[in-house]
Amino acid sequence: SPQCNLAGTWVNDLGSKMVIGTTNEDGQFSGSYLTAVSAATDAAIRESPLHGRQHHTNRRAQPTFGMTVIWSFSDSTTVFVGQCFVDEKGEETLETTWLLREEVATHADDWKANRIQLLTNLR
Ligand SMILES: O=C(CCCC[C@@H]1SC[C@@H]2NC(=O)N[C@@H]21)NCCc1cc([N+](=O)[O-])ccc1O
Repeated sequence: SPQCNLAGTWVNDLGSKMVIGTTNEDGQFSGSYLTAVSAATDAAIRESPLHGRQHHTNRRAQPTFGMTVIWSFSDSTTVFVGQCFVDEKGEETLETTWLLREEVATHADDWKANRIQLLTNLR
């Protein structure tokens, strides 16, 4: 069965673009994320670094993974957890759930620090 490899370029329905390099023998990968959208009203959107880890495709055909994006233009961080799917034509799709936390001024403001989005398709 064709292995589902995270390396390459991915786009999602928001128009964001993610570029991932080769995965090493531990399943670690890195790349960059150019989001098409942001809730940080004042900042100009810039490419942001990402680092993640997947189950290795030499053991799993459709591996799960996790990855972190440290936004370069906003005091916030997004973590994605997802799985890579391959259809009968070899088309690959990443289904992910993400959680975004923005830095807030005080602990009392912690209630508004999280944003969560269930399932978005990154391809
Ligand atoms: O926007 C970001 C970073 C980009 C997140 C893009 C997401 S990641 C999942 C989804 N998929 C995708 O492609 N793009 C989106 N941080 C805003 C934090 C923030 C919010 C407020 N506020 O809400 O008031 C104020 C000041 C702030 O710094």
